[in-house]
Amino acid sequence: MVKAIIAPSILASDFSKLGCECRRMYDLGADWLHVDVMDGNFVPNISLGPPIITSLRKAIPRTEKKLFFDCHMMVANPEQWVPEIAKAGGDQYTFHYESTKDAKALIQLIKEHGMRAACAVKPGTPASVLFELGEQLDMILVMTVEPGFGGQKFMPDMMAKVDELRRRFPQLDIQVDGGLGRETVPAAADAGANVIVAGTSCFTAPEPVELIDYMRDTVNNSLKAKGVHTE
Ligand SMILES: O=C(CO)[C@H](O)[C@H](O)COP(=O)(O)O
Repeated sequence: MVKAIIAPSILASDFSKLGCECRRMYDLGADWLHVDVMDGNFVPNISLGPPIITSLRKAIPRTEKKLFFDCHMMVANPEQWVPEIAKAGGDQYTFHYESTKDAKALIQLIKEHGMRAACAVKPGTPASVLFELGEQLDMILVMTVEPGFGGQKFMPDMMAKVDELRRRFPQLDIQVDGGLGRETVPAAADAGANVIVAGTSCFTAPEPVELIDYMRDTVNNSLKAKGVHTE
């Protein structure tokens, strides 16, 4: 079932209080937590990895509300980290199409480790590379900035890719990531995105609850208008 999913990117949090920041977003109504894992090779930045996910999983137990770690793997060798992310408590493993030689085998490996499998494309990669993978995937991520850093400007020309993918895969989760907030979510929702990653906008909002609710309502209204089933 396709519905709005709001996933604050913890890259925009205060890392000195990471557990509290994650719990705050979750308590304020986030559906998922988007965890940006960067290795300094695929992107020119280093962030965090499996030991921190393990600690966060312990700090925010599954019993309170189903905590979902949406792990965006901006790494040069995505095959390498599947077992460790699964062991750390990752729920979804998003690899970049550009960083693997065998996407189908990687999807299978991710699923064998009990996680949802997702594939991301950078702004310069066409949507067509995902056509033959869509049936095996749980989610597609269309990057709306160059991966590596938070706080960048949303790229509206990526919406043509979202639209094309939504038409082809009406029941698939389609995520957008980069520069999403009050001003840009309507375009993403119109194009058919249902999973919104929002880092800077959520973590700096004076009223994050209001922003999260606005983004969720905007997406669900667009999905209904498109005739895509929602709850
Ligand atoms: O994947 C990312 C960076 O590669 C981040 O998730 C993304 O940029 C979100 O940040 P913001 O909402 O601050 O733009």
